[in-house]
Amino acid sequence: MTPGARIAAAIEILADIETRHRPAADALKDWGLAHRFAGSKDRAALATLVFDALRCRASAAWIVGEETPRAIVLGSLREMRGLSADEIGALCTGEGHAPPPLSEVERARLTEGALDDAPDPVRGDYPEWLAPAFAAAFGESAVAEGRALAARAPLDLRVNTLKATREKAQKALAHLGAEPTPLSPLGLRVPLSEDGRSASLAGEPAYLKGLVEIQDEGSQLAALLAAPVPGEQVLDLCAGGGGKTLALAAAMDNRGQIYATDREARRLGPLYARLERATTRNVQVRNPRRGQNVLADLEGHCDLVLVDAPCTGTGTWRRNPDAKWRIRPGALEQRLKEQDEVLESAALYVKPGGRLIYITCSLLPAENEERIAAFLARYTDFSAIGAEALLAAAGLPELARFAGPHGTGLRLSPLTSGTDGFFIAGLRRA
Ligand SMILES: C[S@@+](CC[C@H](N)C(=O)[O-])C[C@H]1O[C@@H](n2cnc3c(N)ncnc32)[C@H](O)[C@@H]1O
Repeated sequence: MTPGARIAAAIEILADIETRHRPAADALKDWGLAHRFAGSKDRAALATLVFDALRCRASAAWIVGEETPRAIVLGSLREMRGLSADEIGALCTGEGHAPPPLSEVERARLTEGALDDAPDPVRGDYPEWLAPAFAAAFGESAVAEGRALAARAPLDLRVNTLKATREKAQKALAHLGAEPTPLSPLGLRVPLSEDGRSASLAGEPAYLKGLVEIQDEGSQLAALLAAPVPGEQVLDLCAGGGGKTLALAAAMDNRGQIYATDREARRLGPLYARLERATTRNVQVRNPRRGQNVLADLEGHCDLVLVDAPCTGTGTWRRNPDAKWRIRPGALEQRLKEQDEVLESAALYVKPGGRLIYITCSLLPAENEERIAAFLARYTDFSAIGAEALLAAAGLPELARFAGPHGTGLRLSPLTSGTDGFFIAGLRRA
């Protein structure tokens, strides 16, 4: 495909996403099935074009002065790639499969369009209805935080200390340019290619042999802050695909016991192969069974209960840019309810003196500090573990600057920590 044909295809795919309200990944997959002539390089380039357009959907449309898929893709070429109007015009020749040439208005806007007078949600590329929540969360940094969430994310890996040191894993992945991450002692960061593509690990021996797992640095830090001690009894209540479970198991050096469960059995599916690849031996998967309480024996039994709660995922917009435009107020309400429920259920399994660690990949105070405050108001036998104490237990005192500004817990974000957005709070039962 020519570069122009790729842009035309990206406009077509974005139109599909917008008119049929479907996830970007599904629209890209369907396009690939319907256009089998397109090779893997074309498909990867198209995915980057579409995701880039979604990252800066609001600002790109503002620049061009229209909300059409064409305007958004053209505007994103300027916003994300720094292309000039002439360079964009050279791609839109109208010949072959390239998009029709730029109109005079489009050319003028791509030359002169600016965001100076745009409202904050446009400048920060977040949904307008979330503007009050962003303002409450970040104050004057709301736009800057939004822009950082609209950037591309690097590929982060966690070194599996059951199998390798960071030095050994870095050596094995040196050809990908892997470098230690600045905050997590276990992290390696693989830079994106110039056109925004992530390296594939599918054929990498270091990955296939379990030396590394794909895990954002923020997620690594969240698991480290749970500070599991080898030998402890740990319940990972929202284990899902097991990103945190695997990190906890390695931190415990395969000693003690982790019980991994989830409300939805199908979400636990990928965990089995991952546990095997990582040579994890201290994890028992407790699959939910209808009408049966598979955790009855753990009531009041656990030193640590990890709640990696269901949330809106506002912190992961760098990796899922279509999610920010798909989320609706009703979904937020639903998540708040689920968060209260899951915290309530977690409390049951914490033994006296034990800890409950609450994690979200959201940056909205309603899902974070406010849920913890609501829980503490109801459960008077629990108290907050201060950020300093959490960091001391994890051996990460240098992260004190990430103590959250709205109450208990720590907050990470692309702007402040260069990671996905995370909230981590610790509670102790009397
Ligand atoms: C953020 S995801 C977990 C991600 C996972 N821990 C990881 O690190 O890969 C949240 C999970 O919580 C599960 N969940 C939601 N409500 C729950 C509940 N009441 N009890 C247990 N799991 C629940 C969801 O099915 C989902 O898999």
